[in-house]
Amino acid sequence: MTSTARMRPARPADCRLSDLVDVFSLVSVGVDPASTVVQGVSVASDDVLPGELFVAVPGARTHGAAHARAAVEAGAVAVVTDAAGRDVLGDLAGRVPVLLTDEPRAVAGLLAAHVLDHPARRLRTVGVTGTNGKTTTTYFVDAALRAAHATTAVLGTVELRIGADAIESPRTTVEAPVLQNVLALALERGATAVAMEVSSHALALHRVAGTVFDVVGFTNLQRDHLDFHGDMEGYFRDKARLFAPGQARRGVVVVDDEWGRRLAAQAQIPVESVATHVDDPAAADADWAVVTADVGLDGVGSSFTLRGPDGREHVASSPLPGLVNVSNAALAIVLAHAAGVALDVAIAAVGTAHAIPGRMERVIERAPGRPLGIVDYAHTPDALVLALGAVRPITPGRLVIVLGSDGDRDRGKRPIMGQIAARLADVVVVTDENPRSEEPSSIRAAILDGVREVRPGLTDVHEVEPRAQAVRHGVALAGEGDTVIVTGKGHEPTQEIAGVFHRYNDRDVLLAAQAEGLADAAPADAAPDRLPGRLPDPTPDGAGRASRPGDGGDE
Ligand SMILES: CC(=O)N[C@H]1[C@@H](OP(=O)(O)OP(=O)(O)OC[C@H]2O[C@@H](n3ccc(=O)[nH]c3=O)[C@H](O)[C@@H]2O)O[C@H](CO)[C@@H](O)[C@@H]1O[C@H](C)C(=O)N[C@@H](C)C(=O)N[C@H](CCC(=O)O)C(=O)O
Ligand SMILES: Nc1ncnc2c1ncn2[C@@H]1O[C@H](COP(=O)(O)OP(=O)(O)OP(=O)(O)O)[C@@H](O)[C@H]1O
Repeated sequence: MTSTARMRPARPADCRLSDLVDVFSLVSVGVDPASTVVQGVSVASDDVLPGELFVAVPGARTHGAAHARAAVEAGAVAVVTDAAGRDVLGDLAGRVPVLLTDEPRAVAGLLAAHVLDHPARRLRTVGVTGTNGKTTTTYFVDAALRAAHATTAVLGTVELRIGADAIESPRTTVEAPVLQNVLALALERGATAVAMEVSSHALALHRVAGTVFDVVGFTNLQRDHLDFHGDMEGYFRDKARLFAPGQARRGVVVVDDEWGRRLAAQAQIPVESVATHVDDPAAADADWAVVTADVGLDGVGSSFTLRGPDGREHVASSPLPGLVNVSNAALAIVLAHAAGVALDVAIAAVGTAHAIPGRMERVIERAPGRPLGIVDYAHTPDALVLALGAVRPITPGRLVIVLGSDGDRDRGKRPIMGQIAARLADVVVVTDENPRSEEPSSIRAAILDGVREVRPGLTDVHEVEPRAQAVRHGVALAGEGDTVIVTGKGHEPTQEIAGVFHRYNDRDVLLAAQAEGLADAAPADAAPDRLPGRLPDPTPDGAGRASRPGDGGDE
């Protein structure tokens, strides 16, 4: 099941519309709201259920008011919108109550929380924001919460999970009324604690309005989503909204970067700081600090020592490889502790947390004649550096990366991703990620521009599409001792091409490639630059064009 429609409490709410008018100072311009009862809230006409209130918000593509008629036909009993929306409603105000507010988007979550009797108040809630590490940290926090609560919920990019039941998540942080529905459903199912990811989009678009978190965490701020936030200052401002009294009671901030230090200094809620880089001067002033870290060479995890505010040192561990996961684990331990989990319980639970889909996920285990195959969600330059840095020490042979970059998103990072791949991996297979409305070949070309800056001759560089073929190609090029890391899509169940979502998952494709025995099909010593099927070289000296196996019919 992929729809959030079923993520609603079984017992519908029962709230008088006139209460909402009073509490939120709504201005009634349609049918008298006095006798209307509201059973839920929705901002999407195709998601609305009979008896619900439809909140018509102005959007980037359309005004929700243009879809209010469809919402009413689906059973919506009233409409909340703004003045611009009212102009679009036409004669609808003669059929149902219509209520005006200046900022319907800001009020949607508050309305839903009120209608559902504030589910977040009856749950222990932890929210995690930051450019990278939200998913990982949230799962680590969930592991710790599960050690102290019989039933928990975990909400984010990968899934919306309550206890053992999960559905695919449409986005990192769902729309405000959906979140309130999920929290109410979690309560109904006996959950007592929730860990969730809070994206910067969610903060800018009020998706967590109606939830005051018990504890919120910040991982880091790195270049991403500048298409939406404009610049790093705007991105930071949106993230910082989570650390405000109306949104959270207390915070835990990783102060490894300048943004974390600024956030810890300016937050208007009590904040505990965590320094996770050993020997970082910031550690001296931090409440919590990682003072030793041993990144195990087995590639499975790391152990570290966490110094607490009282000066005591605690031996802890991360079940995922790389220093970034020491950072995520340290943050998760402090978050869970701040949320009421005993420190030793949190440390033990985080250290044994299960694999997280698409996060440094070991899909093919290294074995005689077989490479290690990993799927990782790294899709920003910094994340890519860290992911490759974590994999290099556990790769006795060659490191093969299969990567692309998203369409309709930050274009500036494409050549940077190419440079990093060329610098830190031995073999680079450039392919498509989610091209969306863009021409896929132009995205690949931008990545290859970056690759070319590091490797002008494009040695061991391949351009392969479609993505599944690229993954197979990467596996075919790798042998015993090598590692194939497929980055960028992680757990994602689909690939978006020209507005169509195709079922696609890197893990499944990687497993299938291994099963198909493609590794055996390639000569054991097949160096990529010796594969047939290279395109004509564009440069006079014959350098600068990636090999394209698909075109050459060698596969
Ligand atoms: C910037 C952003 O998040 N936009 C999302 C938002 O767009 P919008 O509010 O501008 O909506 P719109 O399409 O103009 O429609 C306006 C209103 O009319 C409603 N409507 C529209 C059409 C219709 O038939 N019926 C209807 O009721 C919509 O539900 C909406 O309430 O609401 C739309 C409908 O739900 C989403 O499709 C759209 O997601 C866009 C496509 C998106 O990609 N969002 C991403 C960037 C996002 O939110 N990402 C973050 C994580 C990022 C990260 O950290 O990696 C996330 O939290 O997932
Ligand atoms: N603390 C961290 N600092 C930097 N990079 C990290 C960190 N944790 C994880 N990463 C890298 O970023 C990738 C994404 O990790 P994760 O999914 O946990 O982050 P996220 O914030 O949920 O990402 P998104 O918002 O894009 O879903 C990982 O695959 C890993 O390579």
